[in-house]
Amino acid sequence: MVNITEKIKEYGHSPPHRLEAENKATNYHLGLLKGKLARLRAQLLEPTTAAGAGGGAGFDVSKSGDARIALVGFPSVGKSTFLSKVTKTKSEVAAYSFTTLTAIPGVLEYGGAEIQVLDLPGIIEGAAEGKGRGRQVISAAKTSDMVLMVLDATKRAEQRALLEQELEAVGIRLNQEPPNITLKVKKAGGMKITFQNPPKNLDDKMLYNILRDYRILNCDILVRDENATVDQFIDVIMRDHRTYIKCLYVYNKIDGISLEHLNILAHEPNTAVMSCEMDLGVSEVVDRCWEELKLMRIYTKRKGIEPDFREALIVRQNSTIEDVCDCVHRTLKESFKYALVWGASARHVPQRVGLGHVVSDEDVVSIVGTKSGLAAK
Ligand SMILES: Nc1nc2c(ncn2[C@@H]2O[C@H](COP(=O)(O)OP(=O)(O)OP(=O)(O)O)[C@@H](O)[C@H]2O)c(=O)[nH]1
Ligand SMILES: [K+]
Ligand SMILES: [Mg+2]
Repeated sequence: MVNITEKIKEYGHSPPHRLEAENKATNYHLGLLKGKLARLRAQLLEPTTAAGAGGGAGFDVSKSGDARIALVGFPSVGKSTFLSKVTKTKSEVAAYSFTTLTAIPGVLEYGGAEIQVLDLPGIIEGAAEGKGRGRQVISAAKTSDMVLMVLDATKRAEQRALLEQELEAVGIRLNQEPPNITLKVKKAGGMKITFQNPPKNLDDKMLYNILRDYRILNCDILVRDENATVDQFIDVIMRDHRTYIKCLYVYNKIDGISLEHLNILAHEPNTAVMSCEMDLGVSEVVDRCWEELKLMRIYTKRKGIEPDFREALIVRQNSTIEDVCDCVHRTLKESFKYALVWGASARHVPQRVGLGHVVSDEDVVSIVGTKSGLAAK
């Protein structure tokens, strides 16, 4: 499997001396091939057809808190050491591989939020195809809001790309936005392909043939992004099997490397460095997690009373007053009249807003309802 993938990647980078027409033909065939490959791979990963590889089910840990972070990495990179450091949970640490055999949840308290951190067994090459507990680990990663990819600073550089490949292979897209392409499948009417701007990497014929291969014959497609690639197009077709997750890469064990090497690692994109053993950089990693999760603290206030800044409601980025209401109580918005907002999202203070108003971190919100005396708790 990996070999085919590598071959395909090779084909993708045509040598510069190729004629443009020849290049175009290669890319065209490559597009079709990629489409087929993605389809076959998804079939292979179906739990029902997987050959006894532990199915696709994750570990049985229920989600709790305001967000979930999954610790993913090769064995013995220090995942359990990290969990034991940043939460009150003690997960077994040892020098041998596969010390951790199941998912161990811990709670990280930060900025008034409770973040569930999931320590997971180490994965190995071939995890995507079911080696070790790979499938279960990857399923757990898919359910999280963020992956903390723990890497060993003393080990070879390929580890990062190898892990990425394992996650890519099962449809996880790290630090990517869903493609700006709309696909609407219909019952009849044929295929209508619209490019909002002249595409640089796609053409009608290519999309038509890929869709035909998926037996999608009636659909509307709108490609908004001129730079959209065939891989992104396939991701849109396979959207039920794709998960877009944030990832922070963390190199642990920096106590064992030179300053030159440390400098190189620290400058990789979306990367932090630490030594759990020497307690170096650990709190910075936690800060970075908080930033990446983009959670917001909202303080509620009753009429005539100062807000309690020790008790925050935790909501996700781009949350509205409606989300804040839901966070207080499920039925609060039924009696909602308006809200008063103090803080960064308010144009003037306090601003009177409706349910659709988007809040900012550390806003103070007072909810006014139809029933007399109703205000946010
Ligand atoms: N030198 C050094 N060793 C560390 C550091 N952090 C962890 N270790 C050691 O690395 C070994 C593996 O740590 P674990 O926390 O068990 O690693 P893991 O990733 O949970 O391993 P598995 O559960 O087996 O996948 C232990 O011997 C730790 O003491 C560090 O910052 N520096
Ligand atoms: K270990
Ligand atoms: Mg462990």
